[in-house]
Amino acid sequence: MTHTLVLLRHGESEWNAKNLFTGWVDVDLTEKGRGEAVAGGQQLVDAGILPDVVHTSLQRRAITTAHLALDAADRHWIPVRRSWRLNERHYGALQGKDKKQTLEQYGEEQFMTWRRSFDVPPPPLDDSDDYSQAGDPRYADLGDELPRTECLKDVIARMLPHWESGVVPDLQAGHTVLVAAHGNSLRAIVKHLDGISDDDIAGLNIPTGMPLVYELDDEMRPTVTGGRYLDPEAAAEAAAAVANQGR
Ligand SMILES: O=C(O)[C@H](O)COP(=O)(O)O
Repeated sequence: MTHTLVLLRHGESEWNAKNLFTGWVDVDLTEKGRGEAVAGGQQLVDAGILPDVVHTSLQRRAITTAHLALDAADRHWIPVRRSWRLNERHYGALQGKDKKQTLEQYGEEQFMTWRRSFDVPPPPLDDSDDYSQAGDPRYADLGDELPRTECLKDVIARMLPHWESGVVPDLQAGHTVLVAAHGNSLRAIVKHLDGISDDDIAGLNIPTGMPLVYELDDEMRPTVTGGRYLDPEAAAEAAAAVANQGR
């Protein structure tokens, strides 16, 4: 028996459109992003993949994307499980900064180290910064776990407890699971599933609003490495655009 997992990055956000590092800042979708979410839901219908349960982050762009996609698929009624562990990577002091200006100011190597290295986080964000989440009530229970910056290694470490105790039990119960999340929290899941090396994960980019479907065996191993995008050509083009952000 295989288990179906659908990974969906939120549609284009207001800060994707402005090319700003976003991380935990809770920006909304653009109209284009809303359209991508609906189209993603339609792709699921066309492929006959109907989620039974949805997992999202605590961030508006993922929550709204999940709602719009599921509404388009007439699945707006399925159970929802939310966790901060699916949030975007906390981008530290880069939150709110322009990606192009950051590249110009710090150079290619530093920019790519901050953006795609496995274990080097950007400098931490001060709690007094306008883009800090230190006083945000939705994270009030996190205490010392509230990040001030994260690298992908950190994201994997905080994502895995939700994967193990939230997503895997739903898959094992026979549910088709939709995870609506973010570029880097989904890169963390894909790295975990596909066993991608710490170096090679730098080259993996996830496009907005495109369902990525994995069939998993009983050990939660993918039957096809990398899963499959329902629209592979559009996904490859959009992933290349993500890779080139800042240029
Ligand atoms: O938080 C962000 O800025 C984006 O959602 C992901 O950005 P990245 O592709 O630069 O890591």
